[in-house]
Amino acid sequence: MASLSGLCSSFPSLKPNNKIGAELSSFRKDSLAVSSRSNSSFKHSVAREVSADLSKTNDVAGLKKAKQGGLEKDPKALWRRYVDWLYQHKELGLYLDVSRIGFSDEFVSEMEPRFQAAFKAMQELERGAVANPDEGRMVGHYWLRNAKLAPNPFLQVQIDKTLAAICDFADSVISGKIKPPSSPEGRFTQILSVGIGGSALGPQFVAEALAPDNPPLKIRFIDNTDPAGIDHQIAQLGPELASTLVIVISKSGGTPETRNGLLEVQKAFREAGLDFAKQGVAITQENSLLDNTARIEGWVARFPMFDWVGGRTSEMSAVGLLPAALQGVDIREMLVGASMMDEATRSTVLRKNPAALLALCWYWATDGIGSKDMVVLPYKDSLLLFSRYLQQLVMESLGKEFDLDGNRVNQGISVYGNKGSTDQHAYIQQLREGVHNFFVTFIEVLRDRPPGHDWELEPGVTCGDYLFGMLQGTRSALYANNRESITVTVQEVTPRSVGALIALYERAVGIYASLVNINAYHQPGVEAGKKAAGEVLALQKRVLAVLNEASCEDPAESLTLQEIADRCHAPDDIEMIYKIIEHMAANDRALIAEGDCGSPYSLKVFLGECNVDELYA
Ligand SMILES: O=P(O)(O)OC[C@H]1O[C@H](O)[C@H](O)[C@@H](O)[C@@H]1O
Repeated sequence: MASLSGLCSSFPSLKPNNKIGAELSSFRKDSLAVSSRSNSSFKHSVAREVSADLSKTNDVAGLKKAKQGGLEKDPKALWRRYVDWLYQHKELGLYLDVSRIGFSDEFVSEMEPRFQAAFKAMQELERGAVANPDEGRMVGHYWLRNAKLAPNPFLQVQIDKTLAAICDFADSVISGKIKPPSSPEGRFTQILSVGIGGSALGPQFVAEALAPDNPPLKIRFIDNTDPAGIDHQIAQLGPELASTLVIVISKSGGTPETRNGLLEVQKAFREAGLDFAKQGVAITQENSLLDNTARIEGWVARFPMFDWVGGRTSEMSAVGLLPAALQGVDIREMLVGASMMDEATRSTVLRKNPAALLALCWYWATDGIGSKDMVVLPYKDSLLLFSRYLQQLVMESLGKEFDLDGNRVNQGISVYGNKGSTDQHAYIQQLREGVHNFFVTFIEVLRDRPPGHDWELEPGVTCGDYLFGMLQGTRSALYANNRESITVTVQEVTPRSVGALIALYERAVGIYASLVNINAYHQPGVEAGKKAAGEVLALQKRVLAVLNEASCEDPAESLTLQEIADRCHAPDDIEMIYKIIEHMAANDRALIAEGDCGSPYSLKVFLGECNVDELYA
């Protein structure tokens, strides 16, 4: 293996690694500028400042002009750029390399006023401003990792008490002090989490990243209203259903998919002769439908969610902390990592603020209008779900139709990715040579295996060396073809580094949202989908009523689709009515006529008689 000095000689100005350390550390003193916390006004007025500024700097053409210069390719200049812009949080061991994003110095200085406005808005947010104006809510996920920041003693107490309750409950379950009424193991061995969106993605990411090989309780998820998926999870539990703690998570307490999952699981408990209440835990807003159900039915425990914590930023609330603690994850370390990163991302000096640096790169790479996708590539199996987690955090925060001033902007940044080097064998071909509609974020984990477990599969080379080489090789190959990338480096995957990563991206999304003047903390578009789903179900009920009536009148009579649509008073919904009947027929949903009139009316037969081709023959 080439000696380190040999490696260093390729960079003429560097000596062996103590020099590298000195070189790198000399430029990045970690003295954080204590930002003067001016009593700036509401976020809205700050937003107006920003939006007033938009005309000057939201000039995509200007960005494009700056990009015409192409990317720096001289190795010495690139190394200098790497050193100049490398962000290091030495205590966390987290580094951020933005050198392979081609922003110009002019762009950085042009954006400075908007960053200062964003920092101001963020300070207001942390002080308890209504930073989610569309829902009239504060935004307080940062307070979860440092309760003293919360704007009043009541909230501070709530945060501290909830954390203590989570730790106590998890300890009691793991120790067997709290146990199921009738289980062969005499203790809880499984967690079945029922929740969706932010009530699932964070817990799923953290379970994949941090759960030990043999956790005290093994977690599985029902995060959809797919009957087969629910059946699969319950079947896999088998008799261990008796040793399963069911955690039902829903901030609103009314999400249909979660409610359906709960009802299906409660049915399974009944069929197994088990008392669900003795194994049920609810995590939801106080007095929500779910909270009241859990209270009235006497479930084992209930933990609060706060209206000032959004689903996609709830991993540091009971939503993420309870499942993690039950798996033996050190949740206080997660909170420490997040808190340390929060402190770093309060800096008002762009180069000292890793979240601001990310936002700068996102704006440059996507022209501030989401013109390119964010491909997230952790080169570590345990971080596989990080991109799915970021899909919600980034896209549900930034994917907005209107900005804070009511302009239609259709903002957003699309996120996808799985893990490296696996994805190199799937779609990196297109990234390297195909349509240039993305930038990559590599997540690098320096520690390959726990100490003492390394093994050379060939002289001087380990599996981890290959993984390292694949990451670096892909980064270089993409950059050689003018594909930009960011690299976030952590020493290893630990509760602290995972907490820091979550906090880094939560803040980056918030800062970026200020740069593009949108509310990152509501999700109006989701309501539209929920409403439309409700309308389909309402139409289905009308179709059933019409078919039941028909089968009562004359079981032999078959109605045409148009006749059904007309009887449903929904002549324009003929296609949806066809699809409703198609779905019901595929599930052998025979119609049982109301009361005792008529015989069961088989939709299969009905569907056979309304073949689309015949309808329009
Ligand atoms: O936690 P719940 O209230 O059940 O909401 C679950 C999810 O529902 C919607 O999709 C929201 O857009 C998400 O932000 C939320 O995480």
